[in-house]
Amino acid sequence: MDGRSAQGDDTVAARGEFGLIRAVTAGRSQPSTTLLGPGDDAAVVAAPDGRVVVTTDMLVQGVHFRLDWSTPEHVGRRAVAVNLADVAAMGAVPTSVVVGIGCPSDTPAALVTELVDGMAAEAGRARTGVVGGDMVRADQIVISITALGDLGGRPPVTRAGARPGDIVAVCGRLGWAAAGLAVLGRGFRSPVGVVNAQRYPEPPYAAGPTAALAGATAMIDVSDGLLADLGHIAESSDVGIDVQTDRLPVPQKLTDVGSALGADPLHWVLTGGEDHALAATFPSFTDLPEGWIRIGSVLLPDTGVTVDGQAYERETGWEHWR
Ligand SMILES: Nc1ncnc2c1ncn2[C@@H]1O[C@H](COP(=O)(O)OP(=O)(O)OP(=O)(O)O)[C@@H](O)[C@H]1O
Ligand SMILES: Cc1ncc(C[n+]2csc(CCOP(=O)(O)O)c2C)c(N)n1
Ligand SMILES: [Mg+2]
Ligand SMILES: [Mg+2]
Ligand SMILES: [Mg+2]
Repeated sequence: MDGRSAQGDDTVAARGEFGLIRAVTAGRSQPSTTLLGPGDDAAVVAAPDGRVVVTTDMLVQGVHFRLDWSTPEHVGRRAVAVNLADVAAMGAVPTSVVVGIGCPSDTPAALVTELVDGMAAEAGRARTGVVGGDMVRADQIVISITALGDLGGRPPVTRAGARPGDIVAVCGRLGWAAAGLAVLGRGFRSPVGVVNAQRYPEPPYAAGPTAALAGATAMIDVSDGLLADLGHIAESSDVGIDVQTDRLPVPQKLTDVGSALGADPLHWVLTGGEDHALAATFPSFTDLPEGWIRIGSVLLPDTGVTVDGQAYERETGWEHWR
């Protein structure tokens, strides 16, 4: 196993599938919307306003995480966080999480229980919990999570509602995980601020519903990179978007790491994914909610996404298979 040797014979194979399920489900609390939790063919959860937001995202060992960079708890935490960020980006609050886990036979059972501890802890941070899942054998660790959410009676905030004249704003960190990836990729383990940001994001979950209440016209979580993800809003809404770099804070920490590694910190802020900040558009008269900062403007269609009025010449974000 990458970064981890089996402690004695306590592998997932020794526990067996059902022993492992007992181990990861025993004594876990359930979200208040759970009518029937783990243990049957499916969970039953309440859908308070009659509509359900549902989203799914996977993490694959070697592609999204390495166990010599992150602990199993970090990985579990991150796997849930990336999903809850998508729920928040619709303007919803999460109501439940379902977790699929694949791993090799010689995986220490403790690795799986720590992974699920991280998942449950992150779900708990967002006042929800794990209501079910699945565990299978795989050649490497694969995680597939589904999260459900509740809109609280509001319409969903889609990617398609931005209008020319709106303002563009973000809430949450940008560029930190990308800086951490550069640090880890060069074999370093500090500074811990950016390294931990790569290990697990801290998305501003509550800012999603707050933005919806404030009248956000479109919203997305920044998973692949600010410019790439604003590009999804621009395309879905048929608008242009300009980002003004004089409004985009480049934290001193990123400047320091950039200097040490010979990298441009603004590039991390503009194109780094995995921090799962929320980016949204609002009518121009909006008093932005606390924590949101204006970073640009929505323009007429056909300009795409520009930075200070110019096309961005480098990659705008992460793409699998590129
Ligand atoms: N295999 C698929 N079948 C149907 N829809 C899909 C499939 N893969 C992705 N999608 C849909 O495409 C849209 C964009 O997916 P994407 O994964 O890029 O969004 P995201 O989760 O916000 O981004 P990220 O994966 O970077 O976090 C989503 O609505 C998603 O449900
Ligand atoms: C070991 C390792 N190598 C590379 C990366 C970088 N990385 C992987 S996925 C992704 C974007 C979001 O993916 P998705 O679209 O699947 O949500 C990024 C920036 C990493 N985190 N770990
Ligand atoms: Mg996705
Ligand atoms: Mg998303
Ligand atoms: Mg996502």
